[in-house]
Amino acid sequence: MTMPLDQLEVISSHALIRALERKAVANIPEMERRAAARKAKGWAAALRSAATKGPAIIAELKKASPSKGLIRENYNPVALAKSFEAGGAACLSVLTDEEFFQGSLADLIAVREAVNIPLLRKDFIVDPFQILEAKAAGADAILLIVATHTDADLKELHEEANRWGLDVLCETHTLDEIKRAVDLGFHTIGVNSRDLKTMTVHTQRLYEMVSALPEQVLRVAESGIGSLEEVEKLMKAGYDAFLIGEALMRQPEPAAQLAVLLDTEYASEF
Ligand SMILES: O=C(O)c1ccccc1NCC(=O)[C@H](O)[C@H](O)COP(=O)(O)O
Repeated sequence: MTMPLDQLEVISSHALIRALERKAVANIPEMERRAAARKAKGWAAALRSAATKGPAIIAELKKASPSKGLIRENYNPVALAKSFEAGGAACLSVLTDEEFFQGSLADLIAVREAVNIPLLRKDFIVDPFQILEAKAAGADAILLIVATHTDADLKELHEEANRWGLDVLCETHTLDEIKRAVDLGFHTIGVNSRDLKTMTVHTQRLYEMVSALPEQVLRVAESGIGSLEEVEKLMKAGYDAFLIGEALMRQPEPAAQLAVLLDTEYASEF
């Protein structure tokens, strides 16, 4: 499959169209009632706490991706979520984009009912309505990708997330984006090593960029991480947490691979 020049632009514009379609038929007062009725769990706090004991892993539920197509045929988000929780993941990331990642909001709702650990709604957030959706569906955090937004948009979406008590993982790809994220006051900043034009992962970028993240920020390394050795090297370099999808999803027993990355015993329960 040939990739368009900037895949992020394509995905984000589809995300906006779909969000506006859902918003047009949504019962907003009812969603606001549901969103207000639940208290978000501390997603960033769970990562900080896990990071004092070992690698803080955000296990990502990812059925497919634009760069790899179908990653996991036998995709049961609830069973995966339960096994990751039992296996020591600090938090989960649940893909809700339907068109490019074959995820859904229904997955997020089902996972919320099945586990207690905090959940990130992993999607391309381009409209405040998606933040309300995230809270109402059971998320504790949302992703904001700096490359997709102006500073004014980021500020507005950050405030909307705060209004609903949600944490934000602010994702960057360049030193300039890190500066913008820091200046805008984000507390949890991810560095994604996946080049959004070529979709290639450049792990070296994680090492090159970590020193630009201030001490007080929770530093998250994202994409292409698959071995305990890499996790340990990234921890030494200064990262607090690790967002890992494909390396888990490709395994017949994803929780066994999580145990490898956490350097713990694997006890199969599911
Ligand atoms: O994964 C993709 O192909 C992708 C393409 C375009 C935009 C975003 C994409 N991935 C989102 C992510 O950030 C990853 O799912 C996450 O960092 C986990 O990465 P991995 O461990 O490599 O699955």
